Amino acid sequence: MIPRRRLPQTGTPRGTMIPIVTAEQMRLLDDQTITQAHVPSLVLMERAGAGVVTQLEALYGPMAGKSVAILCGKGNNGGDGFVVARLLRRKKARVQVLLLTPPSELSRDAKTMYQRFQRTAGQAAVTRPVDAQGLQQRLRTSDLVVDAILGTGLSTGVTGLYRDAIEAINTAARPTVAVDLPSGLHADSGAILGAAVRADLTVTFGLPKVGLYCGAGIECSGQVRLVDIGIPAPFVDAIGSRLLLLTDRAARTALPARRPSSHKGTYGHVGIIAGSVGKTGAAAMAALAALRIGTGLVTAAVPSSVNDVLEAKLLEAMTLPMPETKARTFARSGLDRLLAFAGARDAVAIGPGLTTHPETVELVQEFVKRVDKPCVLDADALNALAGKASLLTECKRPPIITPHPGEMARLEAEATTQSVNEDRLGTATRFARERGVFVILKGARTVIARPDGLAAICPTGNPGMATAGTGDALTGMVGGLLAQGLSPWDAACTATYFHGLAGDLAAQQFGQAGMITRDLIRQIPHALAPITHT
Ligand SMILES: NC(=O)C1=CN([C@@H]2O[C@H](COP(=O)(O)OP(=O)(O)OC[C@H]3O[C@@H](n4cnc5c(N)ncnc54)[C@H](O)[C@@H]3O)[C@@H](O)[C@H]2O)[C@@H](O)CC1
Ligand SMILES: [K+]
Repeated sequence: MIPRRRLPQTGTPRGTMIPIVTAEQMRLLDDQTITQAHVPSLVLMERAGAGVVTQLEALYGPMAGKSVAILCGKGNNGGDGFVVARLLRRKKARVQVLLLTPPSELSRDAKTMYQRFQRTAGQAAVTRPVDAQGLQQRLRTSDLVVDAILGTGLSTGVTGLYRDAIEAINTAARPTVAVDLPSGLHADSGAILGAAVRADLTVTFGLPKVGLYCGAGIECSGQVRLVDIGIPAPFVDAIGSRLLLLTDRAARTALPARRPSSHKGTYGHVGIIAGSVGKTGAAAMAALAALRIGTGLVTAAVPSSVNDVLEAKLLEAMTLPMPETKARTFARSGLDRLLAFAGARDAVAIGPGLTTHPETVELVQEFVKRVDKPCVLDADALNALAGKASLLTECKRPPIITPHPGEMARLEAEATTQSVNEDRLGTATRFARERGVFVILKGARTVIARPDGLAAICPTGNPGMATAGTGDALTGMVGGLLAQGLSPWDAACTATYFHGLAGDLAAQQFGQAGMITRDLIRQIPHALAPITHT
């Protein structure tokens, strides 16, 4: 369980999210803990190493009899590695330390931990590999590889034996656990400096580092687990990080309570504006997902000739036929009726399956300016604003937009999908600030940004969700939570978290390739159930 951190109250679930920090911020926190809270640095290192062992056992089971190769560099990251080595040996693992530097060059604390390990394990438990071949031989026969080569101290491109070691780890492709950070990954940018370890698990200390969630960090970090090494909360508060990690606790805290005396009206009525001929599924999935996140009433407004199809697809949700074009998409003439429809609902979700028919585009552009309800804009509603992001600043209330990188790029004339993906955090945060909207930038490690520049990263979700319709489900969930009275920030964060968790449960059940959006929607209730998911 990730420890709760005290943060300044902001009237949002921010109090239960975890600040994500840079290497510099983490160093400051470590220093303050050592010098002001009087926790010796060796105690911090011991806690870090013990945390790695706990996480190893949680993921890979008992360590007794397992052959574990631990690669140690010269800094404190290597020091953590020696602690892991000592503690694993105590658990009867067969431990081999591969020391990549002469012992005389170890940092002060790393040297102390090295000596402690050697005293108990003996000289033979430490090998000084000299070339890539020797390294590879060792790694091939290991059950587990622990990467304690470089952590937050990485400053330049990795070369020589360090690089050989990183490449050998990746070639061996054994279950690999990174200590604090995958070696070679820059803690702040997520850039690979020369070469970087591709880990299955990263056990990070104190607070999560930015680089684990952006750039190559998304591919290199694997599962990320956080170990509490006892950094006092007031020091964390003072850092004032503008980037947070969503947590299970924050998401659950934001969900509306179900009161005994409540009725369906208590849980809001969301209007979903979606669908066209050939795309009725988008409307149906958004409606179903809105119901599954607890919304009391859901009505889907759809082009009139597809209304019967939606009636057949949906049982619990209502439908409302709207004027349509010859192409069976929403017609411009339906604007007043759509505005009245929105006015009678608690929140509106618009976009899935609308098409980019010129009349429908015109309708959306007008609707977005005039609607005066909490609103989420997705898919073709965003495509209707392609290159016209300035229209968003004319909205009566700051909307939530849920672009994937392609849609994000289309909103801003000079952006491309590639440029968005290269700087997901920066893109989402800048756009939210400049246009005064809430952004859910979808993709691996979804980013949620708000108009004041605060951003959060979602830890749930998996590549199985790269399948048709998952975006429609997210839109329905966001709309449903808005209708239940959540603020845009809470609705965006909470929907994204449970959408990812439901996707993770669906992947557990059906596998990443085989899962489809309906499986995800069916898992929403299980994701919401108050049990601990790992
Ligand atoms: N007291 C603390 O500050 C704590 C630190 N901890 C660990 O300490 C790590 C940070 O330790 P350090 O600051 O010693 O840094 P690292 O252990 O990450 O490595 C730094 C050393 O590697 C060298 N180096 C940098 N880039 C290199 C490159 N490309 N090739 C070869 N050598 C390179 C540096 O000159 C330095 O000597 C954290 O990531 C964490 O694992 C933990 O033990 C928890 C407590
Ligand atoms: K490492």
